[in-house]
Amino acid sequence: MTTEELVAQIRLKKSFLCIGLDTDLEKIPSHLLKEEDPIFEFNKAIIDATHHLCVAYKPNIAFYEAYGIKGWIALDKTIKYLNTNYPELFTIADAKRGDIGNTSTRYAKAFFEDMEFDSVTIAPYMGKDSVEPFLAFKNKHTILLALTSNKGAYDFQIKLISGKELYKEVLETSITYENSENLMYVVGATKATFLSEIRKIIPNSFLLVPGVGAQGGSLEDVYKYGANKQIGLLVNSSRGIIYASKDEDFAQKAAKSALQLQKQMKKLMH
Ligand SMILES: O=c1ccn([C@@H]2O[C@H](COP(=O)(O)O)[C@@H](O)[C@H]2O)c(=O)[nH]1
Repeated sequence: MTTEELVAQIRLKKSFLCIGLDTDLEKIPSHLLKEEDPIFEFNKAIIDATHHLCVAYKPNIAFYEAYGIKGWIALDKTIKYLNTNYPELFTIADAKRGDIGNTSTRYAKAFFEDMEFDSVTIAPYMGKDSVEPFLAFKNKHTILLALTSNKGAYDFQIKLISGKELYKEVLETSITYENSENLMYVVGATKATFLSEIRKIIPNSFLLVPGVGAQGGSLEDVYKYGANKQIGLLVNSSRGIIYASKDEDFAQKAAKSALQLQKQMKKLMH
């Protein structure tokens, strides 16, 4: 998907919501456990109930890897279901990969070619040759971890390296990479006040912003400090939406929770 198509969806739906498919067998409604593939059935019901309210879905790969081959099959069915039935939606493999170039190319092929995700999250720590193999894919997006939502972000990302915060170094260096127009960045909603500084370095890039809902980040602050002319934001909520209910009405309750966020987004976009 191109960035222009993503922006068009945001304007059309008046939403910059990304729904996180962090599907956990211990949290999904018990009546689904009798299904042959409970993870996929859960995802399918959530997607069918919420697709009109969001512009992106983000399965976190850890939740699928945790179930071995069954998890990978459920993930594969989920991405195929999305690409077949809702091709207008942006898809994010939240995998946080990155390795020596040779290996990064294999990761890129897995997520972009085999599974046909639109984007994948990447850790920047191994540098240029670990990131550029992902950037080589046309109309695919590499979402680099810049300033994450967790407390541990303060261990390294905010630390001064030769007088500059490490996350700023990540941003400034990454924009010099080949095909850097294919970069997006992760910035946690819990770090919303940093967004004005971040926008000085990457005014036009899209940001994936997790951390509203369960982690307590403020949607209003994210928009105030982070929105640009194209909106430029994908705000993610996972647990706050998909686990709104454990009962038979889980999908409707998820839609209700997604609608609340979409309404707030619509208001902010005006
Ligand atoms: O900085 C980061 C990067 C990724 N995540 C992921 O986003 C979701 C958040 O889930 P919630 O339930 O809405 O808290 C999850 O998959 C994280 O691994 C993040 O939270 N922060």
